[in-house]
Amino acid sequence: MKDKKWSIGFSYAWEGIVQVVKLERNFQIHLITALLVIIAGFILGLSRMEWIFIVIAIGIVLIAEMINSTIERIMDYIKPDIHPAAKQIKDMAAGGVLIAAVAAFIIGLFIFIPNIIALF
Ligand SMILES: Nc1ncnc2c1ncn2[C@@H]1O[C@H](COP(=O)(O)OP(=O)(O)OP(=O)(O)O)[C@@H](O)[C@H]1O
Repeated sequence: MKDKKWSIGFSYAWEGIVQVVKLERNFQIHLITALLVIIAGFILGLSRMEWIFIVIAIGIVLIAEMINSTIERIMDYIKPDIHPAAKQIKDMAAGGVLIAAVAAFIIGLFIFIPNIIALF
């Protein structure tokens, strides 16, 4: 019974991921970027520690984008009209994604630049 509840909860969570992939263009861009980074990581043969940082960086960006999309939807649902508070809330959520993306980019530079230099 507990297992069934767990699998139902998992299927709802999976449905949430499918929805965000289908509907949110920014999430699609982050996902494609993540796939390109993973492919580059395999080509360059990253170390175990480097993979750990890449997985954390990708996870943080995707989670931030998911939370941002959720907040946008909540705001559009409870406050569909133009309002300064709605703008502030959405801008703050978008700012969270920007921070995550910049941090992930910097991690990427630290990992990929030495690996690319090592090729020559
Ligand atoms: N109801 C609103 N009132 C005032 N400003 C809004 C409102 N809805 C959106 N905005 C402004 O438009 C911006 C984009 O909001 P929108 O809901 O269109 O998200 P989006 O196009 O998916 O962009 P992103 O995911 O990059 O934040 C918000 O960051 C905010 O500045």
